[in-house]
Amino acid sequence: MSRSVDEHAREVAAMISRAAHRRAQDRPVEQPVTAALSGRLAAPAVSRLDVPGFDNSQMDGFAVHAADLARAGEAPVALPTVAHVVAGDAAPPRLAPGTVAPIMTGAPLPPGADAVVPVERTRSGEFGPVDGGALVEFTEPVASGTFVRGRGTDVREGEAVLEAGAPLHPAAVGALVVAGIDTVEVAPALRLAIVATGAELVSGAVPDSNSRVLLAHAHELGLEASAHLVPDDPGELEALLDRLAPQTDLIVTTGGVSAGTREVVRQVLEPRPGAWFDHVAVQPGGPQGLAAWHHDDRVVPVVCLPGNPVSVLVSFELFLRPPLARAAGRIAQRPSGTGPLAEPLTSPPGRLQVRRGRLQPDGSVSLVGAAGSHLPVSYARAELLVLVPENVTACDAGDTVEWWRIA
Ligand SMILES: Nc1nc2c(c(=O)[nH]1)N[C@H]1C(S)=C(S)[C@@H](COP(=O)(O)OP(=O)(O)OC[C@H]3O[C@@H](n4cnc5c(N)ncnc54)[C@H](O)[C@@H]3O)O[C@H]1N2
Ligand code: MOO
Repeated sequence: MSRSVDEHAREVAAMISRAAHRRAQDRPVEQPVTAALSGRLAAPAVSRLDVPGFDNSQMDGFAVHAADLARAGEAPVALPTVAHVVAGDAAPPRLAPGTVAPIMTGAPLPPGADAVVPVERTRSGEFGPVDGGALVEFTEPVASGTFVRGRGTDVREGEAVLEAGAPLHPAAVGALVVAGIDTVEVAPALRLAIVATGAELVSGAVPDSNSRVLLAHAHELGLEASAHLVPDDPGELEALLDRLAPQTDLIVTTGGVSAGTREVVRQVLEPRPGAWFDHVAVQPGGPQGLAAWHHDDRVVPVVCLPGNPVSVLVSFELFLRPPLARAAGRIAQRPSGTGPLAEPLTSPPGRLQVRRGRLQPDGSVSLVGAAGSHLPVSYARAELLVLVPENVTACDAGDTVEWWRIA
């Protein structure tokens, strides 16, 4: 009995979540904010500043005492200007009642002023001379606080900008910089070890592309990763797993899990307690395995992917990418959608079929390459994974399919 895609995804996610939780107990890494572009905060990041740091104008216009314009709706009120204030100016002098200051967006609000009137809402719609001594006519009252960005309205000095566990995405980096924070404590990233297996890879008869694919995915998620290669020799694989275990949180193998005479991953791991090797109801990526490698006091989860290059790519998207992205503080879900197929297809019964496709300008989904799991070039030319549910064995052109955007 094969296992469903959802059940396998849940099992893998649970293993990775446990590994991430355990890794998070390790000592945090202090990093300059500008280098902390992935992962999660290990401790709250406390603001060193009020943000904004001072009351300032939201508009190009005139800083006013709102009370001076209380009757401007009845008849225009003309008020004299003082010298203008621009962004970057030091704190301006107090604004005397009955005067207004030309002020630019982001400039500090003169003490005493409590509102800003945008230049286009004055009678002339223009600034006129900006060094003071001009008269500006106002035709509407303004409420106190209008277009004023108050000091500390985003965050206060001493308040947490982001809590422990917050993902370090681009907006987080911006928030930390604006709050005057130079370095942050980052939860240590998961350390992956990728193990490719197969005599044909060691001899060079077949290039080991799977390791490169998995390394690139890991690096894109900001995870630490190393790649290793072993022949179909159980002793060599066991020795490698022993060497990796002390400094690894998750091992991902490729190859050696199907029904042949040299399935080194299965041979070594299937007899271990708690190991699971079977088929998942998906094509490609059917043969899968899960195990744990015990070494001294460490137990390292092992996710075993099949060897075919497209099976590795699809398995990564279905089972590994979502929980790894979550652990790394990245968006776990690929953008997805539905569209009509541009051409018919057939699909094996009882299995989710994952095809490669492209989105056409009219929103329809065309297929790229055939269904085979030995076509990594077709995969790289595609921008979508096209998901055909397990209860569907044939689709016509025009039938609606779900897609995930992968590029
Ligand atoms: N009798 C059966 N045979 C097969 C079954 C089955 O159920 N019964 N399943 C097929 C499916 S589906 C898949 S997928 C593969 C999985 O096989 P393995 O995981 O044992 O992978 P290998 O035999 O080691 O390699 C398969 C294929 O992929 C190439 N390969 C392997 N590693 C890499 C790498 N790192 N980089 C690039 N290419 C790699 C390898 O040379 C083989 O061509 O089993 C089917 N057979
Ligand atoms: O499932 Mo295999 O992964 O079809 O090629």
